[in-house]
Amino acid sequence: MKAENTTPSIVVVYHSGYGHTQRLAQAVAQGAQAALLAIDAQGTLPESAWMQLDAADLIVLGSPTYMGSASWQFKKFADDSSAAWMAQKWKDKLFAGFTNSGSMSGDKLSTLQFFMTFAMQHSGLWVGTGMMPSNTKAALRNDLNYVGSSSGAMATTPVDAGVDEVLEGDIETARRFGERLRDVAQRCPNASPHAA
Ligand SMILES: Cc1cc2nc3c(=O)[nH]c(=O)nc-3n(C[C@H](O)[C@H](O)[C@H](O)COP(=O)(O)O)c2cc1C
Repeated sequence: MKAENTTPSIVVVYHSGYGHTQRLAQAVAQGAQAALLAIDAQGTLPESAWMQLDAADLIVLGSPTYMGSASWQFKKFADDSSAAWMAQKWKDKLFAGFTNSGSMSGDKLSTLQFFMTFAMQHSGLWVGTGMMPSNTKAALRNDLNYVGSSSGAMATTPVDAGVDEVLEGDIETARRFGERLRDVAQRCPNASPHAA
């Protein structure tokens, strides 16, 4: 059992095919003061990353939305986590997620719902954005949570945008989401008695 007021261990495990989702992963990690664990193009993680996942208090899941769900590389990671599932190693950890796609909807919610099911299979506790949407007539595209998601952070990046053109408002939304996750993890220090 962890003592209260210890620094929470937070990891962001993500895949990004072309670098756009990586920018968001970096923003979440900055806000949460988290370690970044990149799933590679073959859908694999180094052994050290699996150890960091086992030790984490909060696991943030990230993937672009491809064909209405997470990328196959992220799904391979999810399937590979069945060993941790079998032993319920991640039970009662906090979980959260984010995704990015080309269209404003783009079926991003399907990706976040897959992440939530994944977290529930691991007997985790889901944390949403806790952020109001910017949805008035006066709202501008770079306002916070303009995409308007409560389940997890969403970003919309035009398909012809370069990596440097991910929208600042979406990056700031991701960073603030990370800050919220850190705050929640600090207030739930004993959520995961299994963490190292
Ligand atoms: C194979 C593939 C499938 C995609 N499917 C969707 C989709 O279902 N919905 C959508 O809005 N955008 C879709 N896109 C666009 C990507 O989500 C978008 O370009 C995203 O920024 C890519 O992130 P990444 O650079 O991290 O890979 C797809 C792109 C690819 C390459």
